[in-house]
Amino acid sequence: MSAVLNPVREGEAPEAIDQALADALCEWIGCREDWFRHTLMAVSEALQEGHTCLHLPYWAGQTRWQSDTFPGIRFPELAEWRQGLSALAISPDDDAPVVFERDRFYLRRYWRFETEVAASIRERLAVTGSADTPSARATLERLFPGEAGQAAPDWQKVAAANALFQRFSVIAGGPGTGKTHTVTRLLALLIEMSASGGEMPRVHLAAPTGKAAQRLAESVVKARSGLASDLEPRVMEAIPQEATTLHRLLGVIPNSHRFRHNDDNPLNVDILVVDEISMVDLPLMARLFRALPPECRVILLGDADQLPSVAAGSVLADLAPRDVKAYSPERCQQLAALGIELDAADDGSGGVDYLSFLRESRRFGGSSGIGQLAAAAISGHEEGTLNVLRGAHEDVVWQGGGELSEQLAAWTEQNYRPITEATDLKEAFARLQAFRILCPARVGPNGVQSINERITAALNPERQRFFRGQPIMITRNHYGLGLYNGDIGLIWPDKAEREGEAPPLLAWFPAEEGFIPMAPGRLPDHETVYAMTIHKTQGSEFDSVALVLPERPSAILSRELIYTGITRARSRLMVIGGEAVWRAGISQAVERHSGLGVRLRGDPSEHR
Ligand SMILES: Nc1ncnc2c1ncn2[C@@H]1O[C@H](COP(=O)(O)OP(=O)(O)OP(=O)(O)O)[C@@H](O)[C@H]1O
Repeated sequence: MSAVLNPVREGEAPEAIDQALADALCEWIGCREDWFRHTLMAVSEALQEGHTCLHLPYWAGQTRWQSDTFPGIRFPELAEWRQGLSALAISPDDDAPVVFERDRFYLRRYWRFETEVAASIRERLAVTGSADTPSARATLERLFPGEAGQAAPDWQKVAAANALFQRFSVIAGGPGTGKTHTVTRLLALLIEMSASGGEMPRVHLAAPTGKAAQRLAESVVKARSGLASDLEPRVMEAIPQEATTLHRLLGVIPNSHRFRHNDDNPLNVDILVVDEISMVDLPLMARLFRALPPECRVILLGDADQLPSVAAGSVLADLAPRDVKAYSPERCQQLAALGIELDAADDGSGGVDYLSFLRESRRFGGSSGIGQLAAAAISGHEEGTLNVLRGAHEDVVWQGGGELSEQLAAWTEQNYRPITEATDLKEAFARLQAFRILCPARVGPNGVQSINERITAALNPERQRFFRGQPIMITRNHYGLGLYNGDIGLIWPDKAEREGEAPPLLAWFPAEEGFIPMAPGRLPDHETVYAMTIHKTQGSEFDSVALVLPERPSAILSRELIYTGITRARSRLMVIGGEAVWRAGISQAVERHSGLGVRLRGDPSEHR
């Protein structure tokens, strides 16, 4: 069993706010016993760690918050704890602010998010699609002709065909496995089927961040352009060429968690595709489903091996468990009618028929060091990763730990000074996009802050507040200006010439066409961004990546974090870090406790 990461607060005493919340809830529920107060403190802690609930079997008998200054708190043994909680009026049907259900203890808000998401999915799974078999089969064959010498089956075709049978589907796969290629063809198929019945569906594309939405739109536009000779113009027209962020889709209300679109004011959409689902947390997923009409078809895309969302939940990992690799016998029969012959699950792992995995990366061929390293890292195969790191792969270079100064100086001159020397903004952005330093942590000598300060000092010795070619990242949403946390821009001179004066510096942000300028004084919170945390790069890719690990093993380093960092690199990866730190990271897996998977599929271990 892998370690459950407690990245920030191991060893610290419980937060005063958690204690205050616990006291208030003890009063409300009328149980003032210490063990219950501790349970309430722990559920708050669990939420901060990204779990949606307190999973009793994991916490039972454990001592938490032990430190030099705090004696620690020991939780009851499982049987005793279950008994105590079962005796309180906190079942799903009680009207309490907490819920105890099947060994999971929730704040009711989170229990409601989870049950709502599960109910919305089940509702969509209950409507089995009437895939018009002969014409769907012909269209599938036209859109997925297969390639000469391709090993059967064509998993992209399987995924598209499988998504016809219900109103909710997940297409999961690693980088470059063709998720967007597949979903664009699936959209063509769905639009054609709908159009033949006289209706053109309204289709929307969305992603959790602006960057991810931009990449999704670019990939769909590219995939769509390859279909022109296969599709009627009206079908082509109905495939969107733009994607939006989930927040913009739902309609942000400033200073509120609520959105303009909700169950009272649903979105006008028939098919919704959302990419990069690993980044979507449980509350956002619940709010998304609230805003969708029941007849809307939902297709989720993502890489279930990536880091889970920053906030609570592990929605994609819950929806796409790695051990489910086959369809139920019933689904295999339905697929056979569409010309796809597959072996059904015979080990009880089937039954998640909404889920399709794409298995072959187009980006990383069999000999690619990046592809091999990513696969070994996410499987926790330490020796396998070290073999790749030590092997002679052109695309992967490993440099053990040590002082970073020389390396930073080299990256500055090779990759970052050329941005300041670019002839125009377009070239400057292309250079910025070509290389990025990624770190697990913000602090420490090998963290983002220190690296950014050191590179800035080399490129901006006069310490001007803003300088030509300085990359900046917005760190707080500003809805009025249309700038969002994670948006990246460049400081660059104004195009307008002024007689006798150097043109003023402006902050420029990429837009659909060209770049949008902004006076630097108006920028919301931002920071210089030569290096960034791996968390912040989710949804982005760079030609070349330098992954700088901390000097010592760290609780925040996990195989999912390393995998996410590795797979940001398209063609070249440099790893800087000692063997012990690397091994410690690969050996730790992120595990998030949630009841979503059980609500959808049941959990065999719960019936033991
Ligand atoms: N069946 C195919 N035939 C030809 N090219 C393909 C096929 N599938 C994918 N590709 C190409 O492989 C590349 C990656 O595909 P795509 O962007 O769809 O993958 P993805 O899984 O969405 O990637 P990402 O990890 O960027 O989200 C693209 O250049 C795409 O055109």
